[in-house]
Amino acid sequence: MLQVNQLSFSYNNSQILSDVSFQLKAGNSYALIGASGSGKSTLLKLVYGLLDADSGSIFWNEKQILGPAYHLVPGMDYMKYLAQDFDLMPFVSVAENVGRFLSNFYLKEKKNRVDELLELVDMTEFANVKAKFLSGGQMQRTALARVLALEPEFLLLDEPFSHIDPFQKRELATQLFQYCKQKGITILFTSHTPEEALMYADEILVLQNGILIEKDIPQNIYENPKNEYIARLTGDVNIIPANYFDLNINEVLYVRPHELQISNDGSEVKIKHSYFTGKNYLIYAVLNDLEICFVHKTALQPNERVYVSVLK
Ligand SMILES: Nc1ncnc2c1ncn2[C@@H]1O[C@H](COP(=O)(O)OP(=O)(O)OP(=O)(O)O)[C@@H](O)[C@H]1O
Repeated sequence: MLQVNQLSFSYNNSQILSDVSFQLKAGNSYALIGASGSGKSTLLKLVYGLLDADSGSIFWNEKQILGPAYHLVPGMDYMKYLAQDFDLMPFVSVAENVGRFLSNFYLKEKKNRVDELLELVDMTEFANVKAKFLSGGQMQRTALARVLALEPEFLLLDEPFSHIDPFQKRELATQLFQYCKQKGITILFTSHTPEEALMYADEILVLQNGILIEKDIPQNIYENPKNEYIARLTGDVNIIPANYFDLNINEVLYVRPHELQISNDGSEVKIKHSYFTGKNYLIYAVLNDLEICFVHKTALQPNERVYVSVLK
């Protein structure tokens, strides 16, 4: 279990993280989301012991994680960190990069382990290619295999799929998270892609200006976001005063595009544009003074007037 207690950190005199506390259960995956600059990478670096906290403490089970003021070489065997810059050795092969932390004493076991990991990240055919000749996505795959090599208990991954194209990301991410679940490896990963956080995390943690404002399961965060910041971070959303739908409550509704439907007893909207998304159309329309968007199976004509209501 990871236990973070009242952690605060500043660069020079600028406060980056304030009083952050949370627990992560062993064997689960956690997504850390937040706007750019909200402190996600800084939090990962603190948890890995790359920075010294101003105050607070971090424990992995009974072991306290301390910053560079307390040790010369950061990092522990039970924990691995994948930074955004991959940290590969450019002049050695993919296979050697992956096996970098494995002992040369048992060469056969080492080779088997490297082969297994290369297959997991779909890099077998590049085993003998020098890292400097790889594309960004291939480097990221290699770096992912490398942090798994010693089978850590806990993985910290900073935007682990940022260089992988969407077409291949689904397969790689599914393989990686399944593998870690089977092996009981705990993951804390950052992401700017709502689907990644929603699909692969057991729980999502939300940082805003260095403050942890939410930690909950993806379904709750997506369906009942506590505020506009969380609603927008987790996907497209319409923020509509409830009285626009004749609801007699003084609050705003967070309505996802697929939660609005055309119906005769709804509120009148004027169509602006229809965008084909493949599966259906995303329709932009004006409701009173607000631009909203909703999903519909056919295109609608500009200036057409229809009635929409909220599904939930
Ligand atoms: N070495 C540094 N020295 C001074 N300030 C820094 C340093 N590294 C990061 N910062 C600042 O700390 C704040 C948090 O940065 P951090 O990289 O943790 O954010 P992030 O949420 O990971 O952002 P992104 O999503 O863009 O990667 C930012 O304002 C950033 O400019």
